[in-house]
Amino acid sequence: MRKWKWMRFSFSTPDPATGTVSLKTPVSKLRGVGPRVEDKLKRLGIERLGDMLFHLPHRYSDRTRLTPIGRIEAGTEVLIEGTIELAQVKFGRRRSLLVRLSDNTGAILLRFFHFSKSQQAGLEAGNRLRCFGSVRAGPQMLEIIHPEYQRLEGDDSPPLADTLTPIYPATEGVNQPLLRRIASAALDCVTRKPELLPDYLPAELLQRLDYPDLLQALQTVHQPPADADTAALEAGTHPAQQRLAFEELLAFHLSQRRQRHQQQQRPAPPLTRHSDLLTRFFAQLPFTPTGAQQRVIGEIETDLANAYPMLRLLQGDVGSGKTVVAAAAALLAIDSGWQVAIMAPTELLAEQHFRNLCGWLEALDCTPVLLTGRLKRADRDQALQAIETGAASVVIGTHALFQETVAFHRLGLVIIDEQHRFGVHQRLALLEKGVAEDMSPHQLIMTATPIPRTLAMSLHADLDVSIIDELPPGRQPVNTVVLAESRRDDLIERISAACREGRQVYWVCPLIEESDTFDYQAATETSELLTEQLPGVRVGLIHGRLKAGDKAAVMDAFKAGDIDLLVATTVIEVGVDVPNASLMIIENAERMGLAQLHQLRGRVGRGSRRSDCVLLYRAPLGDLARARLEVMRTSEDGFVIAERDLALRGPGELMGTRQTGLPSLRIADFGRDQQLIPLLHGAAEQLSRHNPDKIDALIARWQHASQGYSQV
Ligand SMILES: Nc1ncnc2c1ncn2[C@@H]1O[C@H](COP(=O)(O)OP(=O)(O)OP(=O)(O)O)[C@@H](O)[C@H]1O
Repeated sequence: MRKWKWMRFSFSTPDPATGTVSLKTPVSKLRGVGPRVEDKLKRLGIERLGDMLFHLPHRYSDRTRLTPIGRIEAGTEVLIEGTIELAQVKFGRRRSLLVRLSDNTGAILLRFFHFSKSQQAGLEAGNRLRCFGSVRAGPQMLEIIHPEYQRLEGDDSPPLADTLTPIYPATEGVNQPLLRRIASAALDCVTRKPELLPDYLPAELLQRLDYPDLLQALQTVHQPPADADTAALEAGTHPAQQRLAFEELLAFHLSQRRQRHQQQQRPAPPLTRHSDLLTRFFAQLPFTPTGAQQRVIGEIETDLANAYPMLRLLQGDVGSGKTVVAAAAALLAIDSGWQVAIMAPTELLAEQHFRNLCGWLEALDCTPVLLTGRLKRADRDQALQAIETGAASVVIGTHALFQETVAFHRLGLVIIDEQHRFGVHQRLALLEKGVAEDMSPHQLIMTATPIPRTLAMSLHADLDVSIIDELPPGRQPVNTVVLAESRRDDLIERISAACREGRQVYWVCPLIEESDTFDYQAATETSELLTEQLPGVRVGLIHGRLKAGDKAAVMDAFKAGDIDLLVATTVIEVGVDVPNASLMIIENAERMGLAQLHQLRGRVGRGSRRSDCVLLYRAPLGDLARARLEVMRTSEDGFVIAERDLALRGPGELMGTRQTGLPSLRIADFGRDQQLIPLLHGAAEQLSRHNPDKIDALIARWQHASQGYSQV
């Protein structure tokens, strides 16, 4: 952690009395947010006052007890005090400052990847420190990466709070104390001008559910009062949090209703078979579609023949073969003379779809066009022209598809893969491109993680749902084992043997701390360590910080078999299809959501080879974590896992656990907040009847909150 000089650093807020403050006021107006911090905050999506208000703590830490260093365990958060025995800078690919701190019970390593000269000077041997952070098992001993700390003598910083302290999603150069101060400054603004946060929820509803008003809710969440219900806050079930979650879910539900309503106001082009295109497509596939694939294609074909827009959710477990279904839907549009846009959440996935579809469609004289952010200018212009003239019948891309410069000739069908990764307004922007001839395109939304049908229906306002509930034949089950991290050495032997047999391996590194920076640093270190431990094995590395081109190059090398062991952060979670990869190791599996583990594990077992997945955990394992890993060990069925996941979640689960298979909401958690979902329909009706004018404002607020106040 960089150490800030608090005393010289008074945060003040713009004066709301002048009337110039709004939720769109740039955060740089808050004193203490200079250009450098402003830039870093941007990476967290915080550019305006409103962004900071809705940048909520994703958990809280309890800093009331000191732990003797000798009793520290990996995987826990601790407050410790000790004396610096040794401080040294380690040089290498990444310079780091290592500080060994001890008390009379033991020693621990503090590791800093970023540090200033003055910080280094304050961390000399002999100094006494109080630190807070989460402990992990380092290569030599237990360690804390970037702890919050203060010197016990001669330090003018405020004491590390001894109460419930909010922990925010953070990034390199933006530490927790800084975020707490900016949050406080932002709250100050709205407290002095509460009309900035009008309440759109019906008063009767607030009363019935005993929810606080919006301002109070935000105050409680950012700055829990001394008498707050600690357990509820930690579990995310405090009325303040529930109110925010409910409002967000309601906004999502209302926007779906509105979208459906608007869409159905316009006709859609009936898309039907005009030639034998689809028959030829099936004939040239190297496999026969499963019964489930055929049934779902039938459901889609029926919908597409209508003169009003389809709005269908296609759920299929990992590896169930959704791409073939998408291709068949696309061909129905092409056969009727309309264009298709396929939107994927990442360039990696867009390119994979592109390659697959090229393979299938070229023989049918349809050449798909790829449109991603990293096309060269000339290629991009060419693609744009083909889209505009209609020469491109299938366009595959990322969010680049809905930029203003993209104009479709006749867009008749929009297919969205992993829709939860896109915001609602991004989806609408793409649909707006389909108003050719005053028609609305049909829409097919594909998601890999099954969610219970009833949940999907109430959330998505009665969307039609198709389910592929059968895997292609010949798939070998994935043998899943749960292993303590202390048995890592056995694993090295196993990887070595697997690579000798020509198998390819994924090693997935965990999410560390609050920051993506540490993620990729940990992944880099792991790949270095594994390269050392596995001579002769070709190790590759992929993480979110790589440029799109570099990522694709690594994936291509892995696909081509030029890499044996791919060390990855969770970027490979969705969609990557390398059938020869048949062993996966997932580190710190106990910290990941089941949906995410299921997605990850779905990367193996895609070929005809027996596959294995090793879930590594760091002891000690709590009861809930044990039960969750047991679900993974004993089930491979995404629906079963999703149901058990919802059942197992509950108080005690960290807030903000990542969800997949559901729209990305900022606050609500479908597991924790599922009891709110049945209330949505009634609340939406009530608003429509009594306060229809508030609906747009409510939707806009949450679009702002999730997309950023400078974006929408
Ligand atoms: N009916 C089938 N028979 C045999 N193989 C199939 C069949 N359908 C699809 N496949 C193959 O199975 C693999 C997985 O298909 P696909 O990538 O479409 O799955 P998916 O549902 O998109 O999975 P994920 O969500 O994990 O990406 C591909 O290699 C695909 O060619």
